[in-house]
Amino acid sequence: MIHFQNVCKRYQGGHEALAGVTFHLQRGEMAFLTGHSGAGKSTLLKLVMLMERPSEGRVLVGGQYLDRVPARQIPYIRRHIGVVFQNHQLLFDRTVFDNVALPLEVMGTSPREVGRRVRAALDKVGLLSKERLNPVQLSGGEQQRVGIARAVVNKPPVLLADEPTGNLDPELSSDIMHLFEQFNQVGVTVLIASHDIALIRHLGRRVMTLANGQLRSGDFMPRENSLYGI
Ligand SMILES: Nc1ncnc2c1ncn2[C@@H]1O[C@H](COP(=O)(O)OP(=O)(O)OP(=O)(O)O)[C@@H](O)[C@H]1O
Repeated sequence: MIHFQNVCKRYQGGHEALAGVTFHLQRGEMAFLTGHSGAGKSTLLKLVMLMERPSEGRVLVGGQYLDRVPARQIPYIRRHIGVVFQNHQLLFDRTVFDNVALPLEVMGTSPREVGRRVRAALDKVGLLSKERLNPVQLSGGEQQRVGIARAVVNKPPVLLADEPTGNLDPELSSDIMHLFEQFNQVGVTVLIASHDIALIRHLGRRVMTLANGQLRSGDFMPRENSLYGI
């Protein structure tokens, strides 16, 4: 579903954020991306969502080479990729409902369908009763759930998250990861960048580690019954 072929990314000024990165995330897989601050995690995710382009190498998402996507088609490609950010980027002058409805409104979905889909997404994240509130009236964990509902409201086959639990305590972090697992269980391909090694180990999924822009060999599953070894 997500295929990186020898990808390098140099930013203006020459800094090499990614160097020779190759991996394949299968359709329906859930994996974590970890590594030190500045290792290149956000850069890798930005290449998947076409916020950046590789300097070398190729990125393939859902069978499509992204270098073949012209700029005008980027919004259509992005509809297939839900994104969750650490600071959730909610609009604080709109209700929870309106925040989650945004991606559908951009697509011109009918109001009736918007209502149906937004409520289904809020139900999945346990916030159906709070649709009329403003995000400022919610806790940090609830705000992050609104961000997740917005990311999944148009049922994307791929869900990316950049430090989605960065501001949350361990119990809330675990709840949020559990939500991602639930989306994965219904077939969504999930890739999560996170520093939270303890939580990642507990979840027992594939872990890819970046160090200075390079993917360390020995991509591993942390559980004892791992196919990958450690
Ligand atoms: N737009 C940019 N222009 C120049 N350099 C950048 C840009 N974005 C990121 N970098 C640099 O690329 C490197 C990788 O950054 P990136 O944000 O991908 O790392 P990260 O692993 O996500 O870090 P963190 O965990 O701190 O968020 C860093 O050295 C960063 O300073």
